[in-house]
Amino acid sequence: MSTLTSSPAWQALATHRDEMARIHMRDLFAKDPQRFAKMSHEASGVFVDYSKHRATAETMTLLFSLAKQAEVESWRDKMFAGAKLNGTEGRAVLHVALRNRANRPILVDGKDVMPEVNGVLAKMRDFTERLRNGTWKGHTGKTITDVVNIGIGGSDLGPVMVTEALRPYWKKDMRAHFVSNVDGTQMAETVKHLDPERTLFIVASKTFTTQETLTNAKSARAWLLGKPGFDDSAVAKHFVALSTNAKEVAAFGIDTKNMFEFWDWVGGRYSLWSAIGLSIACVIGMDAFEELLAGGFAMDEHFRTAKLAENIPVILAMLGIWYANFFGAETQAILPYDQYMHRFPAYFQQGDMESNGKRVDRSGNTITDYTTGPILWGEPGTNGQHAFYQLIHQGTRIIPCDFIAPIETHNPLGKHHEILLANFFAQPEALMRGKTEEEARKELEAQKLPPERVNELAPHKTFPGNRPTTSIMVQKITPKTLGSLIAMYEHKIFVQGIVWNIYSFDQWGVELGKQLASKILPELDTPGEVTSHDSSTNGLINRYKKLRKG
Ligand SMILES: O=P(O)(O)OC[C@H]1O[C@H](O)[C@H](O)[C@@H](O)[C@@H]1O
Repeated sequence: MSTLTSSPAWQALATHRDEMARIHMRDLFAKDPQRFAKMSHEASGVFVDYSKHRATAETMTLLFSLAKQAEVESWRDKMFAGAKLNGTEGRAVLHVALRNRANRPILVDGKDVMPEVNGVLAKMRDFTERLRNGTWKGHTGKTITDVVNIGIGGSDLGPVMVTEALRPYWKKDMRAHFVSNVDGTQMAETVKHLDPERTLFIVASKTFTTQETLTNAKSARAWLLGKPGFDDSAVAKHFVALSTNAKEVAAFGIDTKNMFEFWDWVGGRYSLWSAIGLSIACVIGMDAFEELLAGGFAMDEHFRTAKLAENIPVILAMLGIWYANFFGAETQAILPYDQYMHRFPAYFQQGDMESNGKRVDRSGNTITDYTTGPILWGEPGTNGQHAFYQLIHQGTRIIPCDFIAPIETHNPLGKHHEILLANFFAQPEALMRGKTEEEARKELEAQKLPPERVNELAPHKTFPGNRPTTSIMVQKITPKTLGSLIAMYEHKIFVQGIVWNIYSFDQWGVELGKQLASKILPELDTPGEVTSHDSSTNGLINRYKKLRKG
């Protein structure tokens, strides 16, 4: 048994779980009319209702004891103080410094990082203002109307998600595009409709060594220079870089004065707040970008100062642990009831799964008796209802779901928003209440069906209910509320990683595939059959070599 699972707090939860497994949420609601009031909190514009969970006050107390036992508060304080919590890479974890709007000094190796953070923000402001007011011109003197962010993983998903979520804030005549996949289709389809004279490429890569990004950046440069009258001198007007690696940026041929810096203490999947957010700032402007930072900062302040029992990221984290580790839940769904938020679940797939998809603890032991990071997934709400909600309602698995909705829409259109919100309210209610066999039977009888048909159909029309959901509401999806929502989930991931005793800020699991791909690439060009792999890999490569054209 691991130290974690044999610990008093864990054991207490395991015992309590048996009791809770017999309790239905319907009864918890029936017993306590104050349940909603007691089990909901608001922080920095984010309202969270966690009353539709298989949890009582005792459950929460036990979960908070586990958080205390894991010393979540002191780890949190260490993160904010710039300690090197990323043990395997020997780095601090300081995305909070990027949105530290109070400018409190944060020291890494004895040096305050805030002057540099503010310096890059000022440089981003200067650049985006010139781009947006037309002072920054392309090689032929035309203004820029389209920015193409070339990056992958953390250098893509955050900017994609935020620019999509904040589309109502885009400047007219300024558009953002994203190319991440090394599949040439994405680049080809993106540039097809663009005018090189009015296009700016933003090459975003923390390391500036990522194969996909460099391949795409080279193709973008070739596309640009393919325009008559364009030569190497055009690159300076049409390419900028976002990176921690000035040497590689220069080696690529981008002048480092066109480079926006960030630092090794910013994890890729936590980097949208840094220079990696430049494409966001290009379309929404630097004021709105700073509002996003302010939203993140407000949630940071809540997370940093609220006591555990009122701390929203902590509550969400501990409820996640409750289901993952005590009820065998394998996945967690995020279901935004807002079309602009359609990439939010995809963004947190990297955020959560790359952070907490670990099987070795901080002491190097293989974890064998508890699960870590959940499989995270989701789609915008009502689309999901007509696709996969069946399994959430009646499948054999337990899938905790986060429902997210704005009170106000950016696009008031007839009754659309009310219909959307009626669904947002109904689904968690249905998942909580369910429908008993008796209720199903009554409905069938009311339809005057013959008794054998009623007997046959009733089990299929029964909903067990008791399925956990969190309902999250904001006034409107604005830069500020979006910033708060993102930071809320970031801190949830942090808390879970601490309790699971894993390193949440490295990602060694992505390396092996990369290594093997770089070994295979030259083999594709060598004549003759490949024999150096297992029979399956050899067979697939050889089939490709035999059947490819040209
Ligand atoms: O920003 P880059 O250095 O190009 O890295 C891009 C991405 O690739 C890596 O493989 C990691 O899995 C990600 O965490 C990272 O965000």
